[in-house]
Amino acid sequence: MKTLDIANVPFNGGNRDGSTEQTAAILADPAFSQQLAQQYPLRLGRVVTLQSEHTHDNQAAHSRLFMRVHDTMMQQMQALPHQPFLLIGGDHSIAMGTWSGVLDAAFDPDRVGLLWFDAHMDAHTFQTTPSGNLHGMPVAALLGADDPELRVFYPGRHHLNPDNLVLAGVRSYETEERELLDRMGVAWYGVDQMVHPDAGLAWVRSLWQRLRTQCDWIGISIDIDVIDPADAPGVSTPVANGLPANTLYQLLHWLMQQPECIGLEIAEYSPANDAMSKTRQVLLDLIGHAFTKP
Ligand SMILES: NC(=[NH2+])NCCC[C@H](N)C(=O)O
Repeated sequence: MKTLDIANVPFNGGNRDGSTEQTAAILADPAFSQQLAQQYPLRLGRVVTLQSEHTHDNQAAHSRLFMRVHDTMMQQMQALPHQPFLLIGGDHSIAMGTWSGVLDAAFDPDRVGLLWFDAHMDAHTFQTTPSGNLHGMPVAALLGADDPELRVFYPGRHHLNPDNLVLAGVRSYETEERELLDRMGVAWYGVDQMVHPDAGLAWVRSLWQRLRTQCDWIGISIDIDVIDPADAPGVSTPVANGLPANTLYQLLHWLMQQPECIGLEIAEYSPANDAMSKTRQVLLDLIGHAFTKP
């Protein structure tokens, strides 16, 4: 039985409609860790909760929280670079803190990679966002998009090398986001490539093969809305025709065993939108598949 420590950032300030802040209560519920231990050879260890004093529209407080996430991740990577971490959101804007912390801890930030599972591109700036929601912007922030307003939220010194970023499961985006990614040369895939009957693990294997030649560290970020809403309804911005949950479990299990894989971020679980605790079980199964060996 393995013990797993978790960092939890129950932040909902990047999205006015979500309920991601409720994740803290779920992780603190003894029933959650009991179920995990019953279903997997895994028990919850320490849960470190990083919280903002404001949940809505407080720029200074949001920036301070992202800085704390950044510092926590930087320390984690410096202290335990060989032990894959688990960070649970929160809406996806927290990724600005998570991955900037990893970048700033790296010997060569230019050789840090990120595999981003998401229904959306999350590549807006304040000039292009249709909603004003920060959870639609972390990819642009990580890439260092030219937007002074967004830069205020970004706690890192380094940015992601666009060649080392891959988006997967994308099926909802605005033109400006696509233009930004295409201009920077970021690779992105829809669901079809990933679930093609011949693909299986072949798709992810060849992707990893390419990334590992140019990266020393590769992280995984999962927005739960990459999964089909039939399997995981508990998200704030569901999009039809997503990845079957089982496919993601299989991919994740393989990915987390790769020596370059440094950790996993899971974002956008919104308990208030869940149905029959389906998405709570998905969260549990994602953790189980990621951190246990067959
Ligand atoms: N992390 C997410 N769920 N992002 C959804 C973003 C939706 C939309 N593109 C927006 O910017 O408002």
